[in-house]
Amino acid sequence: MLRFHFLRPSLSSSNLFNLSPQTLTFPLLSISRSSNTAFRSQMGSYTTSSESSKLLFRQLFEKESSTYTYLLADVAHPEKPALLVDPVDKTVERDLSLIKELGLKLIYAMNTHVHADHVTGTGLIKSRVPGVKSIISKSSNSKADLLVEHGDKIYFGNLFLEVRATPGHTLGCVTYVTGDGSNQPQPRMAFTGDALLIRGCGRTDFQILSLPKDTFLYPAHDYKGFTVSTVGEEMLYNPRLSKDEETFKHIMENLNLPYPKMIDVAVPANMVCGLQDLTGKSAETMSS
Ligand SMILES: N[C@@H](CCC(=O)N[C@@H](CSS)C(=O)NCC(=O)O)C(=O)O
Repeated sequence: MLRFHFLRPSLSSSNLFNLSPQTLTFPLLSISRSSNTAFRSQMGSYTTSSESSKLLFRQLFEKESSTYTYLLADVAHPEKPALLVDPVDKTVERDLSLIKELGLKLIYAMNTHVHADHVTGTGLIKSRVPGVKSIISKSSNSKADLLVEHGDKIYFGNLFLEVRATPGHTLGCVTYVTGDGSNQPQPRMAFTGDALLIRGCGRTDFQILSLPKDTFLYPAHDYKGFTVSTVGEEMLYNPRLSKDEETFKHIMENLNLPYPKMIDVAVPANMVCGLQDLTGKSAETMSS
């Protein structure tokens, strides 16, 4: 039986702006490397200190919008449950073929936010793979099967992602962070959407930087060929986030980014998973 559940703390996304970085700091577990299950991704090495979970991880790219889609699965679980973060409509067939080849069971297609530069693949995936649930944040005011909030946990097998509200780029932006625990990947991994890009950002409230310094950062886009960074690296070298607040504001107010080419098509489509609601049901809110 696959399980998903929330541990929903009293924290709500509306009061997150008042939190100090300390409030959101998560201690790094000390682990014995010698007894760990080790597995290697394309970019880094992750370990768990138990045999009960094992992460399969793939970073996938859509070149027209320079979007990264992430595939994660627990391959120690008999059903190999998997999820996709930020799938793009144009690459759905590629992603589903890979999932089939790897023998995974896709259970979630989720977005970090309502994208403005591409149409999400979540609706298309739901039409292709029965049983897949779409996920987006409640604060995005969009439709999906499951609407998540800050502090929620999304389980796939014995692994899980925590939901962190990281508004700024859009009001409903969330970052999905791998769990904290001996059977969860170490170092942790954060899927930041457009809140935090490598050496850039799509506007952020800085909360991501309160994660442990060795947390891997996986953004929704990269326009220069970077694939991954870490919290520590961005704190040192991100030309925007390493500055004081006033300088940061000045930089962001003067970016003069061009109007995203697809925004007028993408935003309305992405408010409904990229397709009209396939089940005819309106979005349900997961409850604890
Ligand atoms: N030219 C692209 C859009 C590029 C862009 O504006 N990217 C966004 C994230 S996707 S909406 C962004 O915030 N970039 C920040 C940065 O510093 O680049 C298009 O037309 O689609």
